[in-house]
Amino acid sequence: MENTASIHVQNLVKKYDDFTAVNDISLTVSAGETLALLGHNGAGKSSLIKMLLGIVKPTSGQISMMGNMVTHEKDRRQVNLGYLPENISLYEKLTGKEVLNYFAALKRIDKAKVSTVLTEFGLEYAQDNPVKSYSKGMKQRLGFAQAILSSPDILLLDEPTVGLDPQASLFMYQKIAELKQQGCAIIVCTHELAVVEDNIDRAFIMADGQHLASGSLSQLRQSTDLKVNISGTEVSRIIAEDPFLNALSIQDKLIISQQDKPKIMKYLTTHCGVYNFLIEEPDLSDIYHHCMNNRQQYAA
Ligand SMILES: Nc1ncnc2c1ncn2[C@@H]1O[C@H](COP(=O)(O)OP(=O)(O)OP(=O)(O)O)[C@@H](O)[C@H]1O
Repeated sequence: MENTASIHVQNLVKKYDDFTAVNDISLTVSAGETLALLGHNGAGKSSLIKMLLGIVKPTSGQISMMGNMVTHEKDRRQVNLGYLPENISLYEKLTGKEVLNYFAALKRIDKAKVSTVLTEFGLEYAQDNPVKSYSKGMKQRLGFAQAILSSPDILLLDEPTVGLDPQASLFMYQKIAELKQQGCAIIVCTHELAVVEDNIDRAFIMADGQHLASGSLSQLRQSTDLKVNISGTEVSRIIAEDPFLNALSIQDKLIISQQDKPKIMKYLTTHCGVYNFLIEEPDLSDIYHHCMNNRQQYAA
């Protein structure tokens, strides 16, 4: 399997006895790209992440990282990979600094990096306090700091912002953007669709272990062909007057397909002289629910 993507997964299957948790999944994530892994509870996301980490052995299929197959543990050890688990359990009695020093020693990273990262993550002031005295947000920052301590080429994040306030969540995604700039390939597993939407390059939606849809937001809009709404006072007036637009409207809104959007926009501006309108595109949440509600069609 020749592929230079940072993460390349091909026809991956995981069966737990007779139950197929991950069913023929193929995906790639390039350097400097962020992919959101989305799916319902039990869709198979964690199983997929655990196979990438080498915690769970695939039933079949292939995984390559940084251009090399990672079938064996020794191959995986060559990969500079960071991981933030969903419920990170840190050593509560240790101080924040001691926790990071521990991980630095484990990964053979210079201790000087620990001070830099503590400052970068705004934890310098609490570095000598035990982790048990940290708030949820501080613990999550520390967990994230641990994951990026080695300046990883690949970063796997499982629910990085769950339970965080909007500012703390923003901070996390700012850090993700910085890592992306540095060429890190990132997979974010999340249920927080509104939060993740503006912070990813592509989404990969799965259900019952299978791939449903994937791509950038614009590609997903095209492939699902969810309707676009166009409204505005002038649009409402024109709808009432124009039999062609009337045919596309529901009350005072034009409801059109993605494919028809350029044509209709041109018609509105050049033929009707309407420039003041509001376009409502389907968001990631609309696309996700559409795929889940029609999963038979998409999994086929
Ligand atoms: N060790 C295991 N043995 C048997 N079944 C398992 C095991 N681990 C996971 N499963 C099953 O595999 C399916 C996928 O689970 P997984 O944890 O990968 O889903 P998920 O998408 O991460 O879910 P969530 O969003 O709830 O974390 C579930 O039905 C789960 O019960």
